[in-house]
Amino acid sequence: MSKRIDVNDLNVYYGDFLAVEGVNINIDAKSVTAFIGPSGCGKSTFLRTLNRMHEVLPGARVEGEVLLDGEDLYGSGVDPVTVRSQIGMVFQRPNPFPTMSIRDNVLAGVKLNNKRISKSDADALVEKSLSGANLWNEVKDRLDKPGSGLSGGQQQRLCIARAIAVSPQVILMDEPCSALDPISTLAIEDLIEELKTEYTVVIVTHNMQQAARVSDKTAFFNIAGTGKPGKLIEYNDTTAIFNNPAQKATEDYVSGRFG
Ligand SMILES: Nc1ncnc2c1ncn2[C@@H]1O[C@H](COP(=O)(O)OP(=O)(O)OP(=O)(O)O)[C@@H](O)[C@H]1O
Repeated sequence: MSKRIDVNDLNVYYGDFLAVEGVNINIDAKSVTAFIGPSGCGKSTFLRTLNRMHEVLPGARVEGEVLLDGEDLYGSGVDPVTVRSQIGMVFQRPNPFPTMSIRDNVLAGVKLNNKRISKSDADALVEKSLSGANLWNEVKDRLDKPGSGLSGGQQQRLCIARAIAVSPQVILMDEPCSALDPISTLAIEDLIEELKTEYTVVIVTHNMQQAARVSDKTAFFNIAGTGKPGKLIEYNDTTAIFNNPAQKATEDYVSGRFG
């Protein structure tokens, strides 16, 4: 099941430094939303607050609300580990567990959540997750080989399989193609298109063609200068952001005049 995200008045701090200020955004279920903007404007920082991943850094904290279908992820008594199982994340560099087999990589998140699972259920889940990540046909004959033996693009799809194996509601992707060649990038983009039929997908990308190709909505973030907080400047349908932006800064950025 896929859920929506509503963010209200979110500020993100690293210690005393206000990195992102005053974000309000409503992200639809079963859609792809792209975050774009120049380096340092806080895209990754903001993305990580959507599943409380920033909390692994000491001193990183938020003010404001992030609601998953109306439930505040920062409410008292909410366990960040549970949040991260509902809202998965795929990183810039593919990070499969290198010595673990392909099969065990897919099951790693499920085991982390202390779920007991029979061999036949595990086999079915491995096939379903790898198929969902468009990787099954390439690896089905070598499931017991280490994940590190795959190509970069295959490793990234393995990470996506690992993320979807825990049945998340949302998948966050932080520049998932930046370490990949163009063919592998297209494979991931095709996969994102398929994933949105079941999940809410949010992707940070520096590649504007990619944002235009894969996303339904685009959020443009910007920063007024070094040491200033990043802000959400404009959020709209992707076609509007690229063809008819309301803000001059958005237009300058998407037309390549800065950033
Ligand atoms: N761990 C950290 N500790 C302190 N400040 C940080 C940390 N991570 C990021 N920042 C700062 O927060 C601001 C936003 O950084 P962030 O990485 O989120 O931007 P970004 O838009 O994702 O950039 P890029 O496109 O280059 O990846 C920057 O000023 C950055 O220096």
